[in-house]
Amino acid sequence: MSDAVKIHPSVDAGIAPARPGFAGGTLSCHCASDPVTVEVGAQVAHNHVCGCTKCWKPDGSLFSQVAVVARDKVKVTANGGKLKVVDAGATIQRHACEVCGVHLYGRIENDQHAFYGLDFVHPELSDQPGWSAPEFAAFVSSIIESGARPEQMGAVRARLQELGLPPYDVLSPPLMDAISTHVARQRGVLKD
Ligand SMILES: N[C@@H](CCC(=O)N[C@@H](CSCO)C(=O)NCC(=O)O)C(=O)O
Ligand SMILES: [Zn+2]
Ligand SMILES: [Zn+2]
Repeated sequence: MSDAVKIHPSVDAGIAPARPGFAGGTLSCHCASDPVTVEVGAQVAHNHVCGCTKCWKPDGSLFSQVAVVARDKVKVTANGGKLKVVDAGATIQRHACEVCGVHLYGRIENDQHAFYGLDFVHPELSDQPGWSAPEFAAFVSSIIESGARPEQMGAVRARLQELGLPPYDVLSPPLMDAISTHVARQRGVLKD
């Protein structure tokens, strides 16, 4: 077996490409009975692996894999009674199955936020192939907050580079620019 640093099961053995025309699928939690299911009615965008402590990670994984989709394309289709918001005070309200702990979707309720209108979802919860591929790694330094050793970080960043996932300690430059553009418009600094 390769001794490469394990990042996330959906990237460790090579990243599957998106399928042209792919228009969504069904996410299911990990419960063996009465799983919560969520229908995502569109392709996702900005797929990335995230090292933060707040995003749901599969057991033993250093990173989560998370992407965004318009909130009106996200519908709970079964067993929604098992969903609970993990932290109602967080910017992203993550709706998790209270039995297995999997996060089905994360929603931004603050309509002033740059990403309002987008939900965060984990494409790995679907068995349909064709989702947009992960493009970068976010909140890489944050894995230390979940127990990764600081001296491991060089190897982690090198592996991410090797996989074609440029590592950032917050979000990618285009997403950071989008956030600051939104703030500058709200403040009247940018007028167009
Ligand atoms: N070091 C912290 C970072 C947590 C954090 O800010 N996470 C980001 C990214 S989540 C998806 O990319 C975020 O936007 N959080 C808003 C929220 O969670 O509500 C840690 O690791 O906990
Ligand atoms: Zn569950
Ligand atoms: Zn995260």
